[in-house]
Amino acid sequence: MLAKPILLVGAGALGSAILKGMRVAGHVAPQDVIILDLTPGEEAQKYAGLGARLNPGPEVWSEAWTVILAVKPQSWRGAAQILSGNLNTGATLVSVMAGVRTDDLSAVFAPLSVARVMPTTGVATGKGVASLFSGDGKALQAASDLFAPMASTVVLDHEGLIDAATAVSGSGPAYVYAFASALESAGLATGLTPADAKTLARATLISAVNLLDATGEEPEDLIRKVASPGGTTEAALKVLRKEGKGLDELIKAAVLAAQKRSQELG
Ligand SMILES: NC(=O)C1=CN([C@@H]2O[C@H](COP(=O)(O)OP(=O)(O)OC[C@H]3O[C@@H](n4cnc5c(N)ncnc54)[C@H](OP(=O)(O)O)[C@@H]3O)[C@@H](O)[C@H]2O)C=CC1
Ligand SMILES: O=C(O)[C@@H]1CCC=N1
Repeated sequence: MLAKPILLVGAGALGSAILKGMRVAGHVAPQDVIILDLTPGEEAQKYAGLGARLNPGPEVWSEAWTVILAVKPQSWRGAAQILSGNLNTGATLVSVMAGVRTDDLSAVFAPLSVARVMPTTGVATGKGVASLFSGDGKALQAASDLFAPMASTVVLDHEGLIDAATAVSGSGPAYVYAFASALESAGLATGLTPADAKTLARATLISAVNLLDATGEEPEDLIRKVASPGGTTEAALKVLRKEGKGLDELIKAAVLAAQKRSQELG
């Protein structure tokens, strides 16, 4: 059972996605949410209109049994200073920040139990992805109760793997959007109108992903079903999968760069 109320600290891009996801999944009522944000955006305001408490005084923060820390890794110590001494000592802290280690969080927030989660912004639709880690069973359960209704969850065996999950999954949606943007630009180069290039690039991406999901087939098998021998797809794949210089190498280099950055952020 998810312990409520929930205190969300930081309602930016990800915090807002989490708010939307809780609204879509319906497992947390707005009345059970307390939001702290320096410049609350549209979703935080909407939540306030639905009954959430927005930027109340410190006397309210200690009501929360689950605290989500969703500020930038660079600003968490400042946020912690403001929060410290005003939280319920029996609460669970769920950090969604890249890079910031459990030991550092515990050193500041003890005796709160700590879990780390690496979600995607896709939680906003109730269909995100979230990688979970905690050495504390109660905190891991809290993180799972919070995210499982709005994400496919993976429990990681050790904390170091959060950097890997961040590189593959947390940052991953941006790689997909970069591909969508590149396909649209390439469509313009073929002579399509901007409107048609946009529609065809997006709809093709979405329908291909739907098929991957619906069939459960391996990507390589699906590629074989598109690429006729001696056909157009094969011509494109020769460029896309050029030995030593193709998409596989590029994606691997990108993911390793993200993993390294995640390791540095702590
Ligand atoms: N965006 C993503 O896809 C993902 C992000 N993450 C992690 O989530 C965290 C947030 O990222 P993101 O949402 O993109 O960043 P944003 O900058 O969009 O959101 C952070 C929010 O926190 C607010 N904030 C800063 N300090 C405080 C404070 N002391 N008290 C209350 N609110 C505060 C900021 O306000 P202001 O703007 O006024 O400073 C801002 O609205 C990061 O740690 C990131 O690593 C993890 C997975 C995915
Ligand atoms: O770019 C970032 O640092 C954050 C973490 C994963 C996605 N966004």
